Amino acid sequence: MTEMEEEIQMEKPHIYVERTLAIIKPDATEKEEEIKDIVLRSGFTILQRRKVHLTPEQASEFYAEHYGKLFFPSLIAYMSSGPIVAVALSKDKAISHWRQLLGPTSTFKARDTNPDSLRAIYGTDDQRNALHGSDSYSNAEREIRFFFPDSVVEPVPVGQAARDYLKRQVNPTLLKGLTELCKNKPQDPVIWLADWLLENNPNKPSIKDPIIQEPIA
Ligand SMILES: Nc1ncnc2c1ncn2[C@@H]1O[C@H](COP(=O)(O)OP(=O)(O)OP(=O)(O)O)[C@@H](O)[C@H]1O
Repeated sequence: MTEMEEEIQMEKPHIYVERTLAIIKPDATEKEEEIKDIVLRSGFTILQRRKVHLTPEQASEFYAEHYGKLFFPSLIAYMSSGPIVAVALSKDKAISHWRQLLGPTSTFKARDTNPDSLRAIYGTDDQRNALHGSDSYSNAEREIRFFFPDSVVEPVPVGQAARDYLKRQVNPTLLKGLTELCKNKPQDPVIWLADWLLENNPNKPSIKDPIIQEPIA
């Protein structure tokens, strides 16, 4: 085997499929089939689809980050004005690819600068821009759960591994310590807890043959 062949053999497969949430907003739901064709032709897989009519409260919860902005009330009125279609999409780099396909937030700007983008084609104005796309990994996760609460969104492995580790190695002892802390209510709870943990550390090395002190003659 040549050196190069060896290198190719050793390379680990890197398959990472990202998920994102797309929404067909009330002004574009009648174009769902057309939009779906473009989505599939662009290499996305449709994992889940759901048609819902949000109440103003649900729309407010979904767009909570915009609470307080001037356009918030009209955004909520728009998003709860009729049924929407929520779709969980997957693809390599799905989040950025979908946002790219959407184009700028404003339909007018999209028509000027990205005339082939979905918002340029299906949007109506600055606000009624036909489609939504998650803007980050954490928002994608939150938004997919919002519409598909039963779906399992794979957690970041590090996060899960960390949670498993804490559950196994730390939580049982910490819980006991916190219970004792509440019973005792010491003046400096942090120092008290630190001392308690040191004293009750289950991994504390045990002394096999304790030294017996000879009484001083
Ligand atoms: N200046 C504005 N005037 C009116 N509506 C706006 C304005 N800015 C944003 N919106 C509305 O609020 C939505 C959320 O705004 P955001 O800034 O998150 O844009 P976006 O991330 O491109 O859109 P989305 O979150 O819907 O994918 C927009 O899609 C649009 O409908």
